[in-house]
Amino acid sequence: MVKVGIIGGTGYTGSELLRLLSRHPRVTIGAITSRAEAGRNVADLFPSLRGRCDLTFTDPEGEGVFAGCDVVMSATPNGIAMTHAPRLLAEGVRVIDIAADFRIRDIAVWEQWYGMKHACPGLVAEAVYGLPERHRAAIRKARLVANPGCYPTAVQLGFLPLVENGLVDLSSLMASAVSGTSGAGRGAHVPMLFAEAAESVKAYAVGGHRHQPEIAQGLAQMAGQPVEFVFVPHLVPMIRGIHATLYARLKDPSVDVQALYETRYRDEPFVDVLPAGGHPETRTVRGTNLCRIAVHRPKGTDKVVVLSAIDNLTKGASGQAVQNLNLMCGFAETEGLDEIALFP
Ligand SMILES: NC(=O)C1=CN([C@@H]2O[C@H](COP(=O)(O)OP(=O)(O)OC[C@H]3O[C@@H](n4cnc5c(N)ncnc54)[C@H](OP(=O)(O)O)[C@@H]3O)[C@@H](O)[C@H]2O)C=CC1
Ligand SMILES: CC(=O)N[C@@H](CCC(=O)OP(=O)(O)O)C(=O)O
Repeated sequence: MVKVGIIGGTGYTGSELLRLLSRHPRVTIGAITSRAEAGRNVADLFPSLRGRCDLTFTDPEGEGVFAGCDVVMSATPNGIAMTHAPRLLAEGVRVIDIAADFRIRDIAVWEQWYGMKHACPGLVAEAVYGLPERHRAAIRKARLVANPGCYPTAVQLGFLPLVENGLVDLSSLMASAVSGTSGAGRGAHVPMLFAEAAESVKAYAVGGHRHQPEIAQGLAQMAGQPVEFVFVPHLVPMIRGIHATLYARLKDPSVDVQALYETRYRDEPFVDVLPAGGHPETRTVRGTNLCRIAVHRPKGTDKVVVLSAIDNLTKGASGQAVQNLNLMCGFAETEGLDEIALFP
């Protein structure tokens, strides 16, 4: 058994980690933190875990909180994991950060987008970007994993086969994506109130979202050269889910994109390429670690359109973090992640 500590157990990604790890056959949860709820029983706060999780929240700054833990997963706002990671790594504990502290290689770019000074820039180069479909071998050996953002997971998996194989014009990459409100976390924000978000759809951060540099970095690495990438996120009135629509110009419009995607993802346990003409729906991935993808060729154009759907809290955050944990610990990659989405 591997003992896992969680920093930030009362948020949406922390509670999703609890849901997944409470039924993971190879994991025990050694500690779960919350400053606001320290001392309170987990199942009192999350009744869905009654009978499945007998833990009490502890303060993250308490003495020996993570004693005996092999891995600590940080499900905290941006800028917190970087204050814990150096000490944990020095104690021999491996770290998975669900926030963005270690995702962007260029420290100046990170500091510009996240509006703070990086506390341990020296560790960023060591961190492995936790997208298993690209970096599986490195994740297995990593001490520090930077779990990808939610939109970056949906968009990068959608573009990956085209960009890795040099099949698209790298100045033509665009993505428009919609997210449910759980993407904004569990804190109280007026735009996420039911009366504000229900019965309405809006774009936001059109001039620049902090996931743009993360996605551009990943696509450039796949391509081996810089890319021009436009990203427009939208908020839609649902709780979980991201649906991304991606656009690119094909260098050779005769390429069989359906066969390309089926071949690239044939052995990937968490990427499902739908039959030609398919339309992935967020409800078919809800609560699962799956990314469902469909590829389309709009008639009379040289463009390709890719549709990519994930659950932002599962493949977009905590499920992918558990997938990375499985790789780091030498477990089957799918261990504890075999959920089927609820229907209807
Ligand atoms: N929601 C999503 O869909 C996704 C979120 N992410 C990222 O995951 C991270 C967590 O997101 P989410 O769960 O939505 O956030 P929430 O706001 O819902 O939860 C944040 C958690 O962090 C704890 N926390 C806050 N400040 C500190 C601190 N200074 N020290 C220790 N713990 C702290 C909080 O508990 P307390 O204050 O009681 O200590 C709480 O448990 C964020 O960085 C987010 O960007 C990534 C992908 C998807
Ligand atoms: C709907 C919504 O507000 N979504 C969030 C996504 C945040 C997230 O998950 O991203 P990081 O882990 O990179 O912070 C947003 O656009 O800021």
